[in-house]
Amino acid sequence: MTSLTLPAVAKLNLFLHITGRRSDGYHNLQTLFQLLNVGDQLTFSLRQDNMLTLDCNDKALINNDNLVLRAANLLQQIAQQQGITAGCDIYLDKRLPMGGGLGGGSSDAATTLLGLNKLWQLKLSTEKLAKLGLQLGADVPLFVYGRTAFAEGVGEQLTPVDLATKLYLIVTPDCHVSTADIFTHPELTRNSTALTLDNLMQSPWRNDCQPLVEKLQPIVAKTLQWLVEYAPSRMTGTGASVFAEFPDQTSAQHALANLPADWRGFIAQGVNQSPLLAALADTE
Ligand SMILES: C[C@@](CO)(OP(=O)(O)O)[C@H](O)COP(=O)(O)OP(=O)(O)OC[C@H]1O[C@@H](n2ccc(N)nc2=O)[C@H](O)[C@@H]1O
Ligand SMILES: Nc1ncnc2c1ncn2[C@@H]1O[C@H](COP(=O)(O)OP(=O)(O)O)[C@@H](O)[C@H]1O
Repeated sequence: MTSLTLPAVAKLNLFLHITGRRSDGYHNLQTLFQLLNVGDQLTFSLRQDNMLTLDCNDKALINNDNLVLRAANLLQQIAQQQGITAGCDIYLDKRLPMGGGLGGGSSDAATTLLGLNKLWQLKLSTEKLAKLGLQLGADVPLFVYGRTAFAEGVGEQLTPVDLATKLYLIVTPDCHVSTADIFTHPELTRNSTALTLDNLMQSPWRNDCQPLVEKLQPIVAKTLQWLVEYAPSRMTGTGASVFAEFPDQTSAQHALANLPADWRGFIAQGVNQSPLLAALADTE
């Protein structure tokens, strides 16, 4: 095999409850990660030398801080310890809004770890790849395992759950929310009562970051006010994207058609298993 094309799907946080702050400043949280069927796409082309290159439809993303290159570098160090010398030309087709709480960068990193593990025939376990991924971001293990899941800790303790798959309209307001700024803000709710797996589905769901982000970025509150007229709506992650859950295509399309002209939105279906797992299995 000399080349591989794989998806890197988005996620929603159907709820996000912050249950405490750790001594290292990170926060313990509980969240329900819903994987979606929409995302970026990556193509990996094997190189015999040890060069790693990145090309992308968004030229601003071609730099060494890109999580794709960071993931590739991390994995290449392990490959070299195994005596394997190989490189890769990587093309990232960026389709997801960035910095919007949809996890696109983390998902790109996970797809890179899994894709290069296959292309370089490293045979690393999913557990090992998830551990490596956690060094790159709290959401990377979710995308490595590729299962819709209830998560605890900083988001790395994952319990897969099968949810009724719904349609979502996702709208990304034109503003920037820094994850670090939200987690260091004095007004953030940090004392939510922990749920258990048993009472997960019965308990009311919220996003503890949402009131703060609505206050700091009024455009987020305005977008939610618009969306909630169509269906129950919430913010994902630390924002700024918001989503509404619809029972069918027709009602989701109706809301999308009425989206103000200068707003960005798309429809996606919830999936219990990432299309990445099926795409990788197809290469066996
Ligand atoms: C909170 C979530 C929920 O999905 O938000 P989104 O990024 O999706 O919006 C994620 O876990 C975020 O993951 P990620 O964006 O990878 O965050 P990281 O790079 O690991 O951390 C960025 C910064 O956020 C803070 N942080 C992050 C996660 C966490 N559980 N507690 C924290 O306090 C830390 O200050 C850290 O320096
Ligand atoms: N491959 C990538 N795709 C998107 N963003 C990336 C990537 N690599 C690094 N980044 C950086 O990570 C930030 C957060 O990206 P993203 O995962 O899209 O958002 P979020 O963590 O809010 O879900 C971006 O603003 C960008 O600076």
